[in-house]
Amino acid sequence: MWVVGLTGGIATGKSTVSGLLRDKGVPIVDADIIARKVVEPGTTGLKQIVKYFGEVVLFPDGSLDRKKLGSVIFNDESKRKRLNTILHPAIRRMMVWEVVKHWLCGKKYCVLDVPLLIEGPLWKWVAQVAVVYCPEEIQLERLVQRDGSTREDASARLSSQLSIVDKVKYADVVIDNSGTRENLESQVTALVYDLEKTVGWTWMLSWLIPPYGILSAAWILTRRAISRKTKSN
Ligand SMILES: CC(C)(COP(=O)(O)OP(=O)(O)OC[C@H]1O[C@@H](n2cnc3c(N)ncnc32)[C@H](O)[C@@H]1O)[C@@H](O)C(=O)NCCC(=O)NCCS
Ligand SMILES: Nc1ncnc2c1ncn2[C@@H]1O[C@H](COP(=O)(O)OP(=O)(O)OP(=O)(O)O)[C@@H](O)[C@H]1O
Repeated sequence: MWVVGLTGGIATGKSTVSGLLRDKGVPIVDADIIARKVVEPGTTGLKQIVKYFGEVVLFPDGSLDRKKLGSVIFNDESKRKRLNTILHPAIRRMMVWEVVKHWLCGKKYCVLDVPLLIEGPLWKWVAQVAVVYCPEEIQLERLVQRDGSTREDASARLSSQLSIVDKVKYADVVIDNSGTRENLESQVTALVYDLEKTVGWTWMLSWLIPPYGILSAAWILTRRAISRKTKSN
């Protein structure tokens, strides 16, 4: 199973790219969707959030007031880290399970759409890292326009993540979303074409020469280990 990690900064266009990929039939595992599932009413995730943040982050019907929790964590680093500690292990477990399900369904590859791919450990385990980029000024503009938030709130969200310039340093593939949607779509089409080609060859070789499967897995892990070492220096 060839797993591509798709990431970017807030509002650089990850969801737009994963939507285009989904339209082209690419299997997607979306961390933002999973992050909503693990805080549905009755889940351990929601109980732990209430225990730490209090009932003020709940609506009267007992569901999570996301706006309220967001305004707390995007303005307080220690609280954000605490929320991450509560939710990320459950999100990762569910993501791995989704990948396994795609594999069991016979899919040769899938794309993990994970906003915090580089900030967490997952980027070390994917075969390829694709980063959706646009300059910070456009990022802010799109965020304010999409969420109707103030520039101040938008900046607070932006600074809660590694900067987009730093994320690009980890990329095997950069998708530049500074231009039009048409331009973005043609980059996504090229990405799918390359992906099909790479995966096709890997898949065929692993059947023709069984040790090839093991060798290519070893190659991915070694490459990741080398780039991990280079980037931490
Ligand atoms: C704080 C919450 C309730 C705010 O919800 P809201 O509906 O306003 O935003 P949404 O979930 O759509 O996230 C929008 C974007 O914010 C960014 N973001 C979300 N959580 C975080 C975080 N903990 N740290 C940094 N950036 C984050 C991501 O880029 C994400 O794509 C929510 O984001 C959340 O539960 N976050 C913790 C889980 C998490 O880390 N999710 C990111 C995917 S792993
Ligand atoms: N090329 C483009 N031109 C103009 N607007 C765009 C372009 N690409 C995306 N957008 C818009 O920018 C906003 C942010 O895009 P999107 O929601 O895909 O970002 P995201 O990276 O998934 O954000 P988040 O991290 O908050 O989930 C959306 O309103 C989207 O419609």
